[in-house]
Amino acid sequence: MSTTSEKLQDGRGLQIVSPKPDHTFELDEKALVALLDSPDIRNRSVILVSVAGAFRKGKSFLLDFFLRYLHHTYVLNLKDGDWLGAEDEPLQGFSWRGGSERHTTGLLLWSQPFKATLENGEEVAIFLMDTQGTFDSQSTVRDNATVFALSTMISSVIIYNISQNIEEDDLQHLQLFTDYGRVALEKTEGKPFQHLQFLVRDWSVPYEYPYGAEGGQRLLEKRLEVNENQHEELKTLRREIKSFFAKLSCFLLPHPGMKVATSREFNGKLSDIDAEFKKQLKDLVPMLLAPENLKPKVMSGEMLKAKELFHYIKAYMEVFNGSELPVPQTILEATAQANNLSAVAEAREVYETLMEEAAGGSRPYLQPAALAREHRRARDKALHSFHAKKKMGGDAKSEVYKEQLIQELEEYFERLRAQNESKNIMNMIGTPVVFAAVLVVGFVVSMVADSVGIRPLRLVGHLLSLAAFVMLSIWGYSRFTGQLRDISEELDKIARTVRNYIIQNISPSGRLPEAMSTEHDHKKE
Ligand SMILES: Nc1nc2c(ncn2[C@@H]2O[C@H](COP(=O)(O)OP(=O)(O)OP(=O)(O)O)[C@@H](O)[C@H]2O)c(=O)[nH]1
Ligand SMILES: [Mg+2]
Repeated sequence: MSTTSEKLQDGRGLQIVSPKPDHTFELDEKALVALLDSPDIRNRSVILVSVAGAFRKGKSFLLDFFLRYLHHTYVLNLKDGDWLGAEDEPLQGFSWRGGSERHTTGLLLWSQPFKATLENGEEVAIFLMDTQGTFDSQSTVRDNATVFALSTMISSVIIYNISQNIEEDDLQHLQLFTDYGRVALEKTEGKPFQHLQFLVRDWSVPYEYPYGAEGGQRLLEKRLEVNENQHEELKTLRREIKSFFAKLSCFLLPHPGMKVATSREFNGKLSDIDAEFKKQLKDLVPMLLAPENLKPKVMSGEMLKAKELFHYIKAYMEVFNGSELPVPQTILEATAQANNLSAVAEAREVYETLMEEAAGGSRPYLQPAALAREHRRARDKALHSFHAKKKMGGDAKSEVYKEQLIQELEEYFERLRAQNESKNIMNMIGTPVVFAAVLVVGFVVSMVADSVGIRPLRLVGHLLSLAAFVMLSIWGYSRFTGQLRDISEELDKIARTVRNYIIQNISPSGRLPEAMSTEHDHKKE
């Protein structure tokens, strides 16, 4: 009779999602459709078990024992409990290896789903999924969050594979990644995800909490306990994790022995693995995969069929590869961003306060040069306030925020400048005064020319008066009716040009007459 491994060689880890160099992920739609839409699978309810967590912690290795159990139980239909295999058989299935460099990338589904019928008659297909380890040196936080979140979203059970203990950072990463999945899901009623199975590898204090599910459950309860004395941050973390999953459980697995962990020659054969590890595996695997323990994947209250799973994965991949999701950040990045944003807000306030004092809505008109001086002074003070505030993330990061601040201040200044201009009496009454003056001058010129008999000059005077009268009438019409606004703006420009010409060439001081300006005496200058 052939060994379990030989039978398993018919199947392989099918790469359905691959990371691309630009840190997006590519879905192999063809492979996925071929797997999920095959005639004997497509109408079965999905059981999808995946293992996720940090890289190099024995995820793929563990899944290969799952494969042995599934093959024994659902292909060979044996219920003798003797599924671990022969003592000298190499461990095969999902590719695993020793060493310190990452191995699995993207997401892989076992190419041969296992068919089973539940006690209630429900026909199911069991899928195993191997995932890219988090926190290798090539993946960004977003990559890690994408792999973890996508696995969580499509799995009926996600195994969170952690090493030695449940530490606070394990919980923080879990919160970050699953929250990313929750945001991607958008709307859900009740808890967004199904079953999270913590799996603590190399558990070394069985005298405190014994190996297995019961010790694990006690450890998990201890770690997720919320009490009054805890800091709000710790409480929120725990409440959120509990609110994300319909079921939380934990299993403590012992160290598999030094050959497994340190030998280059180790090929997975049982004889090299510690007895206690094998004993606990025999509890863990049926606990997740025995017929009576299988729970189909539920989406929007309905059991998910294999043919439908494809559409979910495709839709989720589009969300993760799109630009609508917030980009999950490292703690340093998030802190640096918060520091810089608050420094920008403070600096902006400094600027606004100073400029409101100088040229705010209730202040009189200020000459443009004086306003620009006020702007420079307030901007320098604001930038000084920005630099003085302590910020994490270094100069390169704060430079970006400084540029953003400067731009915001310039925009604010532009608004103030427009407001200031509207306060200039000359602007309000300048145009009719100029045209009326031109009309009068034209009239006087024509009178004088008439009396001394210079006919061409008389004509010029008349034309000047007539033109001024027409322009004044159009301008007045536009102002009262609100029509012909483009023309009235052009007339304002002409009047301004004439006014400036007079001020520069005819007025003895080259300045506006006092009565025409309300520039206030600027004491701070
Ligand atoms: N200490 C320890 N080592 C283990 C355990 N299980 C497997 N290993 C060893 O860990 C190494 C990595 O195993 P893999 O299954 O390839 O690890 P992985 O988590 O899939 O790694 P990546 O694919 O890189 O994310 C192998 O040398 C295994 O022999 C365990 O429970 N404890
Ligand atoms: Mg792996």
